[in-house]
Amino acid sequence: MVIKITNTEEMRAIEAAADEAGISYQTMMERAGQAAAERALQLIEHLSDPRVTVLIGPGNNGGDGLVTGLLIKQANEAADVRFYLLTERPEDDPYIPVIHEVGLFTALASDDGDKRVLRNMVASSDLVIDALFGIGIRLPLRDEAAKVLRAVRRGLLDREKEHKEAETWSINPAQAPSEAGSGVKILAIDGPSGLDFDTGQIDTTALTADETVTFIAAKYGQLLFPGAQSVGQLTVANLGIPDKVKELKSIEATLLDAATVADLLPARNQDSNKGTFGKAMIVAGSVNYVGAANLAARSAYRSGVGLVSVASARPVAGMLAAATPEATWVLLPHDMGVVSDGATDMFFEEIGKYSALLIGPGMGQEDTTQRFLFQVLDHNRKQAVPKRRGLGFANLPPANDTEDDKAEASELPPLVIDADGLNMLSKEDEWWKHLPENTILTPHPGEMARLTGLSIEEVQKDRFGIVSEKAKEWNTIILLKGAHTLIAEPKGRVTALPFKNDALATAGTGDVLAGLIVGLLAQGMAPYDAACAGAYLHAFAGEFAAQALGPRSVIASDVIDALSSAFKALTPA
Ligand SMILES: NC(=O)C1=CN([C@@H]2O[C@H](COP(=O)(O)OP(=O)(O)OC[C@H]3O[C@@H](n4cnc5c(N)ncnc54)[C@H](OP(=O)(O)O)[C@@H]3O)[C@@H](O)[C@H]2O)[C@@H](O)CC1
Ligand SMILES: Nc1ncnc2c1ncn2[C@@H]1O[C@H](COP(=O)(O)OP(=O)(O)O)[C@@H](O)[C@H]1O
Ligand SMILES: [K+]
Repeated sequence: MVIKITNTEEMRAIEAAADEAGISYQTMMERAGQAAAERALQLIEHLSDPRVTVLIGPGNNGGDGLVTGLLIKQANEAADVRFYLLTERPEDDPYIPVIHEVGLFTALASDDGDKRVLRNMVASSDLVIDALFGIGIRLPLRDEAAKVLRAVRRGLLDREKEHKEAETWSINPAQAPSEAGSGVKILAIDGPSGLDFDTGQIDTTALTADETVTFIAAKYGQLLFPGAQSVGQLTVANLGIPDKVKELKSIEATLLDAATVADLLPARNQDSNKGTFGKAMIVAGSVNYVGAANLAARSAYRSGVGLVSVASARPVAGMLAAATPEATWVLLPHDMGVVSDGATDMFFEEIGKYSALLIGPGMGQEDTTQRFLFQVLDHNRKQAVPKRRGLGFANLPPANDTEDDKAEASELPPLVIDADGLNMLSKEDEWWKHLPENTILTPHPGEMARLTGLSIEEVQKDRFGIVSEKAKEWNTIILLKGAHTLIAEPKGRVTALPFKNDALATAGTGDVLAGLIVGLLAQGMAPYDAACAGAYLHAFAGEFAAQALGPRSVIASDVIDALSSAFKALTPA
């Protein structure tokens, strides 16, 4: 299943087309309620008599909530399901009579002036389902809606306080008996009410959901901050909308999923040797930033590439060689530990043997390094250079290579530019004119700000718009890092990652990402696919590392160590 990302206008058009194709609005609502109920039942399955409060709004989001509540009760007779209505439902609502028939408790906000009933309902709940507003909202929230959400927050605080008072002290908080099963969960239908589904802006009274179940497609606002912070874990239920609905099919923005990444990864041939899986060259490191090259090289190796070489100033290689025994080295001429003029010639003697190239991590931004970068980018690719051997620690004969003098054909292999490489680009006017086709740039928001001349806030506010526009303007692949990393290419495709994980917000994880991408590129993946798969596996590894170590303590090396778990989970033996 390919998961699309839409704005609300596109979603309305898809709904109408699905209705036209024979899936009525009511059918969609019932399937939406079914999907939300499935998640809700999982959230309460450990409780013997769970109490569930469903907040119901006036529109279809409220309708989804009514179906959800009814289905929870149907599936779990022991559940105490009660509804809190912001306003009277429309006269023709088909679900209200059923709720009365089944005898479930309902309260109406206008009968609950001080919202004490609501506060008590929430304070005694194990699960609160937020079905007040979905994509039909127009901010700001009106008074009564804001009052209801504030009362819910007070109810949640009451619950927390009661729990704290009941607490038992223990030297290990995880062992305190009252900790187990204490928290009330919040499940948002389509998103926390108060979220702007197009921009990610969110009303200050909105609840912070543990989980959101959304329908047919993800919405931009669920992936943009600050709103994304309150969305929690996102599930997308496609509601059986057929692929032929062209309003859905034509959407170019997608949310990447594990199955898609697994399909992208190159197959592994058993009858192989290290030459089979490509060779990655990493130009990285300088005396002040030694570790970057190491992280990138180790990460590249974990991607399954046959060989990784690091080209770096000689003293850097000297410091790192023992830490990455698998890497081979190309020792570039240097001045005080920074590559010097002359490095370019040596680079071109070597590069013909490699199937992918990464330039940038930890290189510094000295003038000579900048010259080196642009000479590499501007190299006359037809120019032959005389062959010379004996560089580096390993005088590497290309494994199983029948044409071992590829140095003659010194065309650049597929290229990734990261970190200082990007910073050096941004110092030059119209730098994008120097890039070979299909180059992958991997800026974080700060580097993107430098490349675009915008502020970081401007970049973050319109991540999708800016990354798509610049990929076209610069005719290159851009991977914009951060929570919900985006990858865009000139032809209009844009892919978002589902991950937001503060465990990755630690120095060096960017080098790990760049190494992983160049490793995949070297194995022959198409550049856009390598960027997407690399970003996914990197963030997925971050999830494994966070699970094992807790997000606070994860460091970049842990992400490298967790890469094998990520690969194994995607492609089980
Ligand atoms: N997309 C899909 O495929 C599917 C969509 N489905 C579901 O439909 C949902 C969209 O439903 P929807 O269009 O009825 O809008 P909804 O979010 O319920 O809100 C509208 C109500 O809110 C009110 N209201 C608005 N702003 C307000 C404010 N600031 N403060 C206070 N009130 C405000 C507004 O009042 P009005 O402005 O009309 O006076 C109106 O009454 C969608 O999110 C999903 O859950 C599924 O059933 C199936 C598949
Ligand atoms: N909160 C977050 N959620 C998901 N991914 C994150 C988050 N913070 C950082 N990352 C990821 O971690 C990496 C950080 O890279 P970068 O900022 O270049 O760090 P460094 O230069 O120190 O290596 C990127 O892949 C980025 O997408
Ligand atoms: K909602």
